[in-house]
Amino acid sequence: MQRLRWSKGQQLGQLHTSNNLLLHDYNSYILRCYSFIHIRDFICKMDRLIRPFWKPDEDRNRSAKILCGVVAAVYISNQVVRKIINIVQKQQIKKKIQEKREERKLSKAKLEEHLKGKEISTNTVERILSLSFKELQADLQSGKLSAVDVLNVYQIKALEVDKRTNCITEIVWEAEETALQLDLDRKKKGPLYGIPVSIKETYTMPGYPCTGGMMFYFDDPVTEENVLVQVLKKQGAIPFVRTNVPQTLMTFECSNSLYGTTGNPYDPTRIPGGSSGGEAALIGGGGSILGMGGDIGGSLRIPAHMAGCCSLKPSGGRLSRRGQNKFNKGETLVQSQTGPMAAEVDGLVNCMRCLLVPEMFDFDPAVPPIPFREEIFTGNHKLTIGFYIDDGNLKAVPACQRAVLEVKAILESQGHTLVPFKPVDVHRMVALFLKSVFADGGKSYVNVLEKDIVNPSLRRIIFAFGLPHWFRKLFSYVAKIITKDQFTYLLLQSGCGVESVTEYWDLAMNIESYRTDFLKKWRDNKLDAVICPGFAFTAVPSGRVTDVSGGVTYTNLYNLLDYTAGTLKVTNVTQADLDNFQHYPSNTWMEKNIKKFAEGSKGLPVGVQFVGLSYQEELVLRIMKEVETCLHKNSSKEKL
Ligand SMILES: CCCCCCCCCCCCCCCCCC(=O)NCCO
Repeated sequence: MQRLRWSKGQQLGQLHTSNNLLLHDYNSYILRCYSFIHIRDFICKMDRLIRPFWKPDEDRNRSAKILCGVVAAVYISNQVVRKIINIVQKQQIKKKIQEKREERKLSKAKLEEHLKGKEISTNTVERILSLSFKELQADLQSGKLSAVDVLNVYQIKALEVDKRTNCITEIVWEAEETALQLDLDRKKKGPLYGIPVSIKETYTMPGYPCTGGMMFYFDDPVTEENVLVQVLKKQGAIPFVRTNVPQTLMTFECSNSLYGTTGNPYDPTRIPGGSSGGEAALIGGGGSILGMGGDIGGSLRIPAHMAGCCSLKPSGGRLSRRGQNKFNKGETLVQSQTGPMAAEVDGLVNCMRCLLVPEMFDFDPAVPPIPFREEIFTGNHKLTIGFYIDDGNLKAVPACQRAVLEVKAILESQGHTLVPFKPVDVHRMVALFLKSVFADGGKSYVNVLEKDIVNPSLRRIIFAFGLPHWFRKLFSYVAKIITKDQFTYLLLQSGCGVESVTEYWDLAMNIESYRTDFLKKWRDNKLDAVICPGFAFTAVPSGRVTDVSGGVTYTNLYNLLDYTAGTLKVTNVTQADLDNFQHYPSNTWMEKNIKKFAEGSKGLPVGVQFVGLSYQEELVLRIMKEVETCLHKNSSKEKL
């Protein structure tokens, strides 16, 4: 590439060896900084083009002015044209979104009409909905209930919950046909025979869009059915609705331009958590008994905590990720895991039991072929369990602290030993986490969102992620001074990702070393498991997630470590919890926001996280089940 020199008497674009290196470097730096290399070439060409029209004695300044004018005009018109194209594209997207919204509305109305025509009595609806997972399973197996009856009842309830929360993205129309077929073929009853199951929008199912809340993926053909959906179907389950997610999946809001905003079933003005927020809203609201989600930073656990259900994030790819992994492309350092969400722990247990079977290991040979280990789940030896209520980044709010302490008391009453535990430096952890999941500096997300209507809750962060790295890094110091939040600083710093393969390898080594340090601490304390807050706070008002994003350290930790982690709803926010906010710190911007958003949060669900080492899914489920039994959740099923 020819170098440019702006000195008088020399032709633009002419290759020469210059001793005016400073000016030369400055020029080339400026040009490179603003991606003007192509414009530079353009100037050279223009210079050659208009040169013949100059009079020899004419002032060179004039030609420079003309050139600058031309360049500016070209640059501005280029920007204007781009803007116009962008506006036109966005208008088209808006139109498409409107059409899709109408289609979805009609589809839901059609199902409602169909169900009305069936004249199912309120009694039947209430009776079926009041059954626990085990009771429902038993009644289906014994033939007391038919798959179609159960499906229709859950469809009725799901539509009702959807009206309040907008949690359903698509109705799975073939569900009724599947149920009828299953009822006809009674001899071949799988263990999940007739259990309706809701599916997160990110799971591929041919015939249904799979977008991750991003219009960019809307027209992607879906040809292969997600492995877990295939196995669930083989076991007799009936996928009946698909549920909403946040745009990009990398936040715990549950809102996107295509499907709109999902509300919390306990208070629709608040978030249900994310990214499996549609699932949680539906299950927490009683419209589904079992669902499937995914989690790279807390997406199964945050919504279970915020919308009042339970979930399990398995470790080590224990469940197949095929047909759910197109959005976190190539992210191998911290991997997205698939897992179940349910109204009760029995739902999680049965789902894991039915998925960890030869069919799944056949469909996806990359999955470790470890069947469900009943002996661990039913084991009754006493355990040593660590607990904490403050992870060292953000102190959990009073309700979340109380929930952990209540679970601690329950476990102690069962003969387990509870010991205080503090995670290894969570700021070190979250820096590694953010660097891994945004290894490209967030570029892939920003590029995809350029062709979309950016969700208002993400605008600020997308803007920040669109800025040059040097500016983001510089700004991180200013942000730290203003907010006093270490997380905000780390999001801007580590969110820049890595610049080279060497840096990526270093990152991998640093993650390994964090894992080693953490395991050492775990072993030193002779732990079998850990309990901790489901999240730093309860559901916040919709649209405010980036004001409190630091809460994610509570869940990110167990993704970075690749440990097993499950969340169980254990209580609801009380007035006493709100009164106790007087002792909650308000030193940083996020702490102040958390305090503000807690107003009016009385009654919201509160979950606790249960953690085990990698491949300890059965142990974690055992502890969750023990706690749930003590909470008498099964006998007094909560109604919303
Ligand atoms: C340009 C990037 C836009 C992303 C928005 C970032 C929002 C705030 C940052 C919070 C840090 C990331 C936390 C991850 C939340 C949970 C995500 C998750 O588990 N998703 C599942 C994906 O399969």
